[in-house]
Amino acid sequence: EVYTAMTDMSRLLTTEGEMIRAVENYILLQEEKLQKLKRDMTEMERIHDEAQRSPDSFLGNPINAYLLVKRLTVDWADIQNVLTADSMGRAMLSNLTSMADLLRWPDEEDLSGAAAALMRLQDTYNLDTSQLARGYINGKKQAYRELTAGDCFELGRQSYNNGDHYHTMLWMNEALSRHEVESNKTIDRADILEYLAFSTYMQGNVRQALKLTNELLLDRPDHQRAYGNKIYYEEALQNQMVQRRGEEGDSADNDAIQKGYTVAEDTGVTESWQKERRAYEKLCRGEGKIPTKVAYKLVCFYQNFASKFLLIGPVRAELMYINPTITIYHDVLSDPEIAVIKDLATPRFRRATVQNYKTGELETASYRISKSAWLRSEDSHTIHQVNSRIESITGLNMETAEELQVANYGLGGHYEPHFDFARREEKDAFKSLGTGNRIATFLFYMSDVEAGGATVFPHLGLSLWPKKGAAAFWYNLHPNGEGDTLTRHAACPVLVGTKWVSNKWIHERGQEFRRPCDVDINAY
Ligand SMILES: O=C(O)CCC(=O)C(=O)O
Ligand SMILES: [Fe+2]
Repeated sequence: EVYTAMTDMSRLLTTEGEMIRAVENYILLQEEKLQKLKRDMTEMERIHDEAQRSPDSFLGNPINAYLLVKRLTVDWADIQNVLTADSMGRAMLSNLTSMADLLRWPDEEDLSGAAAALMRLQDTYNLDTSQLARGYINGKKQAYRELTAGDCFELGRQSYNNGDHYHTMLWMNEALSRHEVESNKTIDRADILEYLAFSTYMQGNVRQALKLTNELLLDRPDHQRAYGNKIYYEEALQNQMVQRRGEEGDSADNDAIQKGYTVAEDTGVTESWQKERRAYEKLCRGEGKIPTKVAYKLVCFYQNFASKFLLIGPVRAELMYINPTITIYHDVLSDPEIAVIKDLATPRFRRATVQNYKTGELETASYRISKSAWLRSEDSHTIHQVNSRIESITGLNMETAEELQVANYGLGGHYEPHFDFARREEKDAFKSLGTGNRIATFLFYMSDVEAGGATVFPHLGLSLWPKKGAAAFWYNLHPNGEGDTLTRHAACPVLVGTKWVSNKWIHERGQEFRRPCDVDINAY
């Protein structure tokens, strides 16, 4: 009957008008959404193409590497949110998911690991936060772009989740100053302030935490959690005041409390650990110095093995330390040999699990091959040749040596100070091998490293800088079989580039006539 009355027909026009407006509005919103998606993809593609042009040098930069992980976690999660809104987007997502065994997606843990690696680099190499945020490392422009306030916030948030309030403060402060000058805001100021206030409180500065929270509340008066925190901080401050009045304690503590700081708690880190840590980091930065009485004796010489073993010609040897004797042999691996070794190792790549000797926790930052994939000499002519070469150079018996082990260090990859030999309390470590302890280490450098990545000996003040094709050699044991504690060493985090090494651990058994044992520790 609607067709009969003219008035009813005109109502239909109204309906149609509303419908058109609604759909047009929908189109507009969809267009906006798609345009934003398109802008993001264009930007991602630009970066992606640049990375593809030379992946190694691009990813060798720690900021670029971190941002890639962030794009595939945080940014991708945002994009997924947009996509799940309609069925076409959902279909596309499930297509991607079905390729799960072809594609590797980083997870929250990877992101947190990448952030932690960046923090480790920052600490070890004394990198300034705002320089780093601008893409500079050691005064050189390194990253493809600067970090946004949002990127800095994310780094701060990751540090916060790792319980690291010191770095949270550094990066939230950086986020704050970047936010101020940003025309397209990448993060809310209130979010930055909330994290900054709380980590400031955790670092002991209650007064400043309260000040920051008040600032937050000016921005967002309805922020419930911030309001709760404000009351909490005020009470904490009140308690400190009361405590101060009723206390005759030492003046340093009182001074700290007056300034609104709580007294830092004992972190349980031993003094000797800290001392080694400081020495290690200094050496990583190349600020170490070996004793002059050692330095003046160091020489470069050619060791001629040809007469003895008829296998190789003279090798350029560089004495790096005396007592313990540490030698660098130059050009002992050719580029093609290195390529073969890397290739043999690559398909069997594993996530690193290196034990932190202090906390007993497993570190995941460096990447090395699993034990089962050690390179066996019977499988490859190159590996066989490498073994003979080590034998010629060291004069040691390779029959009881372990198979060559390959390691590759990525973003911030490192190896904490350790001994290569098994200590007396862990003397069963190599028991199953039946070949005794690790008498010596032959360490090949299979890449140059653009920055960082030194092998350092904290108790000697010695840093060895990786040089492709060179190898370091030292005895881990004294002639009487005792471990030489001065050989304690570490691999510094890779700052820029990647680092490839391979290790040959030589064992005691079979060396009786090559390196006779001796009861006198100083026989060699
Ligand atoms: O990578 C390095 O520089 C040293 C590695 C090391 O010490 C080891 O693997 O035992
Ligand atoms: Fe080692």
